Amino acid sequence: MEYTKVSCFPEPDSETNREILTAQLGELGFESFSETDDAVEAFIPSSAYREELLHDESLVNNPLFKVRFQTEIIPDQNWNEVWEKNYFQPLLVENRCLIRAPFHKDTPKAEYEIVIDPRMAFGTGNHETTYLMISAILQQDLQGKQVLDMGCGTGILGILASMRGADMVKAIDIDEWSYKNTLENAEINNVTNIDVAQGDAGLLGKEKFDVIYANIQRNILLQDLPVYASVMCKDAEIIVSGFYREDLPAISAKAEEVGLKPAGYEERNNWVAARFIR
Ligand SMILES: C[S@@+](CC[C@H](N)C(=O)[O-])C[C@H]1O[C@@H](n2cnc3c(N)ncnc32)[C@H](O)[C@@H]1O
Repeated sequence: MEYTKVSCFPEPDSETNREILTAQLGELGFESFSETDDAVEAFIPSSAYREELLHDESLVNNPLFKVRFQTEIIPDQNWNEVWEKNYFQPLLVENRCLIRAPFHKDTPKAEYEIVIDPRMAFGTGNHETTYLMISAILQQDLQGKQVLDMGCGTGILGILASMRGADMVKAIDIDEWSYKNTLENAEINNVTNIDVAQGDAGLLGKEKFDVIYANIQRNILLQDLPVYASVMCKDAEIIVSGFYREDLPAISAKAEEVGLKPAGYEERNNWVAARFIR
């Protein structure tokens, strides 16, 4: 399928404005999104694209920001090539975990090798937060643990947890594309102990977990941390990411309010992954 890519440059550019913009573009029928330093890139099948979409009230009359657009046709034939060239380079984390796409050849050998067919779902290791989460997972002892990967995206974190000895992984994502992509990536990597579901914190309640990963975003974490904490066994740990350094006090305050103790954090380009223990 041929896609139209619309690069959207919000002014002022902030995480909140990007989130609002992405939500509004989603309402208008854009199917998937990626981010660059100065733009949100939104993709829509060319058959569904009309220029009027960019004149929609919600975009042009937004009180919080102005937005400038640049469109580009992405031809049908080579989504893999587009990803390969623009977004997804093989990545070696901590010299231990290689993340590559099926189309990457001649990659270095590593202790863990995860093959991810990203298909527009978030999580190839190239984003700071995924990188931070992977680094944290590489330091954990996961033998025999029950793991929850909340907001699984490509499933990369749950897949690594399984490779590192987790007994069982539950992976949940609100987005259908991510749900399907996690199933595919689990299969590609011969990981058979991941139970994947589409939904949100509303799916939780029955099972308890020893380890939770939630690389989502500030507002969802603030909203859902009480539920995550309620499904943690005693001494279980949760690693949260998807927010900036300046949001850490709010996240920590919410975590402590629901009975979690701070256990350190790592930072990369102002993005944070923070650990809490129950
Ligand atoms: C930043 S990505 C993280 C993907 C992957 N876990 C990683 O670390 O690379 C966040 C994911 O959370 C999902 N998500 C957003 N809101 C959610 C919610 N309320 N519950 C579950 N998943 C959610 C998104 O669809 C997206 O795939």
